[in-house]
Amino acid sequence: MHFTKVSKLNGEITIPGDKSISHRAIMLGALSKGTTEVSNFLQGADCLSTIDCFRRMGIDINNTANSVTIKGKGLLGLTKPSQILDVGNSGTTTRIMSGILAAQSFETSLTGDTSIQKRPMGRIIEPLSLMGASITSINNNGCAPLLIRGSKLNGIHYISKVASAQVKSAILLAGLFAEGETSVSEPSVSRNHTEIMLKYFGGSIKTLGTTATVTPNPVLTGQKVTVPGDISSAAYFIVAGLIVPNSELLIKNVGINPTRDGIIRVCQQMGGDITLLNINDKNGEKTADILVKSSELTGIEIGGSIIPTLIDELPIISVLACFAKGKTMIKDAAELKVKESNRIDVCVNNLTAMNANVKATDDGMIITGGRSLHAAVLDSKLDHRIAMSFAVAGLMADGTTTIKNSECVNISYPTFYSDLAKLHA
Ligand SMILES: O=C(O)C1=C[C@@H](OP(=O)(O)O)[C@@H](O)[C@H](O)C1
Ligand SMILES: C=C(OP(=O)(O)O)C(=O)O
Repeated sequence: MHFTKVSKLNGEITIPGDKSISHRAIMLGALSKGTTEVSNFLQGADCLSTIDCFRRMGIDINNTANSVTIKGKGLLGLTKPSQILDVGNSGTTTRIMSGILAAQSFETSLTGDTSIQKRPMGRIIEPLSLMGASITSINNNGCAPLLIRGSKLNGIHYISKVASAQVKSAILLAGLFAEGETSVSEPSVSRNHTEIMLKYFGGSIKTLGTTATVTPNPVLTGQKVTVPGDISSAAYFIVAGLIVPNSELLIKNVGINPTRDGIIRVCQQMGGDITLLNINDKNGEKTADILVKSSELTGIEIGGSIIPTLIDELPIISVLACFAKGKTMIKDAAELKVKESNRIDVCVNNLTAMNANVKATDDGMIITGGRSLHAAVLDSKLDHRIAMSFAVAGLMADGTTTIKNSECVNISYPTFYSDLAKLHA
């Protein structure tokens, strides 16, 4: 794909459904009794991988354009898949589903694409093994493919070294099947969609500070779920609206759960003109329309407990920082190295190729704003967040920016390029 400088962005956009919430709706729908109807489900490749895995375990899932119906079979209703489960590019599917598989009375193997086969799974293998499951990394490297031998689990109190909703959710979902309560404490609070949705489906779960505790053996009942727009997808438009001069964008129906809203807080702290309108609630998840206007920005330090609330937005925040006065320091974000790509290295290399002043650190980046960006030929490294972040950078660079392997936006936002183009038509 090619991108050139634009003079302004204007208009309204409705963001597709949240990826994290869409995954969880399939999983909890499958484990519930009765029918779950999901509207505004994200039709991205990652969520389609989750659907495919649960269909292979005997769950009837009907996916029409904007609504997904899941005929749940209750906590003990899954059946052994006849083949290895393919999670595609989805870390969320791999880790959270492993928590469910760890408790089944059958053995499962799962694998995914080359990126998934490099992502660390020790972080779920360790706690699920402590609960009594047997999980083997088939190539003995701590990554997928995984062989999961389910068994009777015991509840644990686990202190996680990383603030990761995937780790937390894997353990909590395994805890549904365990003997006794299961709790997870994390260094700071990660996204809490599993906790919110589990409660909505009838589960018993409590949160106290950074610890979530689940009671086993609930009767979960199918529900109607309306998925809010994904704030991680909205982030590209929030940033584009702030940095492209003369812009005004209304980004509609976005999930603003406080465990996900770090991008809004950071943009406002940098001086961004952002207004939340029409604040609402969708099955326990807060939503709003976001009005963004071009703004003069100042660099800030971003670190500590805000990091898990904007982890997937750090690539686009690195682009934003190029247009802020002074220095922006991103720290405590070493997790970026183990996403679909090493997002610290890829952002620093791409921004440097565009003439930005940026330096990688062990756990983040330091970006000094003020230099104008030049077009470059960039590779997404098959990472959707990188492709979308540098498409936005391309709107502010002199010349024509080319993004190779740009089709990977399909993972989380299949209509991204056409939605972006509408705003500068
Ligand atoms: O639970 C989830 O839905 C997700 C959690 C985050 O990963 P970690 O749990 O590894 O931080 C995030 O990066 C990912 O895109 C989705
Ligand atoms: C890291 C991401 O997803 P996952 O871990 O599910 O692959 C992402 O969407 O940026």
